[in-house]
Amino acid sequence: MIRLENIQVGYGHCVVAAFDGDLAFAKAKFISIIGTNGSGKSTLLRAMASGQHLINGNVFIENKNWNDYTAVERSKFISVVLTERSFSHFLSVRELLELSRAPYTNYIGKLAAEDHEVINEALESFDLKQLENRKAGTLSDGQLQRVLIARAIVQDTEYILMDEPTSHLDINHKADLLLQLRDYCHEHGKTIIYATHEIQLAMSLCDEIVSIHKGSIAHETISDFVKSNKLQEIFPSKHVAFENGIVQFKFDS
Ligand SMILES: Nc1ncnc2c1ncn2[C@@H]1O[C@H](COP(=O)(O)OP(=O)(O)OP(=O)(O)O)[C@@H](O)[C@H]1O
Repeated sequence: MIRLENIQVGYGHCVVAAFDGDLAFAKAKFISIIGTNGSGKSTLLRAMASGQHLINGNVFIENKNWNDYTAVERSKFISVVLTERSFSHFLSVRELLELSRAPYTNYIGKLAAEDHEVINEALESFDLKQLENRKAGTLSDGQLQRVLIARAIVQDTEYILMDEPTSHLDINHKADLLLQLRDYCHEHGKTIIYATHEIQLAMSLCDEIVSIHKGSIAHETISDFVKSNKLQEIFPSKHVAFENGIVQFKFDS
């Protein structure tokens, strides 16, 4: 379990978002983080991933303070899919996935048969087989997004944190991929926590939701959140209405 205790996240002394008490994320859950632009979704994800931007409070993984884990231990617990293109663009797709098996390889980094099997499965299930020899730097934004998600799955961690993982995907790939990730969580006992602006997909597919509004973080099941009718308050607009978590656009013709 990831437990955040009395956290305040932000920059310097400026708190962007906070929660008094314990925020706990159990195993086998598909969880979205929502909020308006600049509300603190990415900042919260970074605080969970590395303690970066954690102004106050503590992050515990399996009841042990995150600061007390070694780098290798950390890389077996949490993988991260961020929005930056922070990797070598000259690596092929397969090589990128191979590197993410590093926590499990021996001291010379030699991949075992099991590692190749995990990589082949990911290439297959994320529809990347035909791209495996392409240099990462030559991929479209949407193709790259699928590669980076596959890379996190190959890392095989208990928790995966993702920042807007479907922002570059077409509507088919968005729906397929989110469904695939939800099933992955439930079938493998893993937890994915992802920031998103895809409210309706989050309402339809997630087990739980973290919402950030006016600096306060809340954590609820999707059904409690939908019943509470908070969406209208979080996203006030005369052109957008929410009915049971379904987004409706209203424009005068
Ligand atoms: N490096 C930084 N230094 C100072 N303030 C920052 C920095 N990065 C982000 N911020 C500010 O922190 C706040 C939260 O930013 P964050 O990126 O976490 O929001 P977000 O909810 O992920 O937004 P979006 O939906 O637009 O991606 C914003 O007001 C932003 O301007």
